[in-house]
Amino acid sequence: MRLLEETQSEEEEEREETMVAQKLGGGFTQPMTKGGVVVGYALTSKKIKSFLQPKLEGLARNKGILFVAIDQHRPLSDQGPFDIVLHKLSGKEWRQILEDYRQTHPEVTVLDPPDAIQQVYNRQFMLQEVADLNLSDAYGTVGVPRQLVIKKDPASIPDAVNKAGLRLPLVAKPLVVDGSAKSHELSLAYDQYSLQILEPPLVLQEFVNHGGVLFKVYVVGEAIKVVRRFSLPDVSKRELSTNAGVFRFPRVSCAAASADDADLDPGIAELPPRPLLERLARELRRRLGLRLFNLDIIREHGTRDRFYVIDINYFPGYGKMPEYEHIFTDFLLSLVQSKYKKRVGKPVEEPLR
Ligand SMILES: O=P(O)(O)O[C@@H]1[C@@H](OP(=O)(O)O)[C@H](OP(=O)(O)O)[C@H](O)[C@H](OP(=O)(O)O)[C@H]1OP(=O)(O)O
Ligand SMILES: Nc1ncnc2c1ncn2[C@@H]1O[C@H](COP(=O)(O)OP(=O)(O)O)[C@@H](O)[C@H]1O
Ligand SMILES: [Mg+2]
Ligand SMILES: [Mg+2]
Repeated sequence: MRLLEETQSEEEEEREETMVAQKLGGGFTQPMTKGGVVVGYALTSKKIKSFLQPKLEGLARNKGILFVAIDQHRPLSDQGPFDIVLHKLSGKEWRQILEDYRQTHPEVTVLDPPDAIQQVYNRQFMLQEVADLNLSDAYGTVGVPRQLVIKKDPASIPDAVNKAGLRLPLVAKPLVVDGSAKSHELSLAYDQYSLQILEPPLVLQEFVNHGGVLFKVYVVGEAIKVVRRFSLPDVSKRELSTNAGVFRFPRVSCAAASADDADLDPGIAELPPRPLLERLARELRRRLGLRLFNLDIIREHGTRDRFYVIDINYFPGYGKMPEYEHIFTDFLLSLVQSKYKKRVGKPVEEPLR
């Protein structure tokens, strides 16, 4: 039995939604709670609008997945029961609530574990796993730009930059990523003295010329999807020697317009090799303990295969990822499937948290 084809009538849909068995990709029938897979979500209204689009909810319903809003102010145990909890809300208290819920409800998959997410909310630690990975193979190398953390005294910046031997220009990024607009207010500095006007805590990162194009690699469990976006233009040696000061720059890469159809130099626009990205995503998924994230990756201009990861985002704007509704619903089903396999004693590749 193939459950819930997209073309079936509403009547059939309703009837099947109340069934207690669902056949999943692996070819076995899996008992489920009445009503299918229940996914509780705790998201901001902005996120609900961009992520829970009608096309996602519609396809999910057809596949037996039901999204249910979580009330942050009521005990989680009184809500649901959920098979999966999706969340992206800030606050220490909320983190604790989720952590407690994970302990008391090991049968529920909480995406992702709050502790694991914390690492990518701090730019001092965000790229650490990429650096430790030291990925280099026949397809290319993947590193991170050199960076320096300034916790307090802005007057110490010129000296600290000199001592660390960082090369200008530098990108100044707020240390903590907390979902606020301020945490995305970045600046480009042509000289280290001007950086004294910025407010720590921040990270100073070497700017890497990359031809004005970046790649966003969206990860949803084992699936990855890569898109091109516009980025900051290169800074020439001449510009560097004639310019001074720090310049705020807008969120270029967040623009809805993708660079996919633009007439670009193929050496700049060519997507990074798929096997390299697959390996990078697989390793990061494991090392970070996250299943929902994306990375901003750039190719050093003038090279074919030297890449830098500059940003990692937890539960990014999946609504902008092509075919996200198919990828996401398949992923949700695969979670329930592997949990069932685990229950009946079959080995699973990755332990579920
Ligand atoms: O809102 P969107 O769709 O632009 O998504 C934002 C992401 O855009 P992207 O998918 O990478 O293009 C965005 O990615 P960038 O940091 O801009 O690369 C962040 O993940 C942002 O979350 P937060 O403000 O850091 O908590 C994301 O914001 P939230 O939707 O999580 O609020
Ligand atoms: N080290 C870098 N070299 C070149 N460009 C960078 C670098 N860091 C950031 N950028 C540019 O700035 C943008 C925003 O930086 P990012 O670290 O992704 O912050 P955010 O979390 O706000 O997206 C990037 O998408 C890219 O265009
Ligand atoms: Mg970014
Ligand atoms: Mg980011």
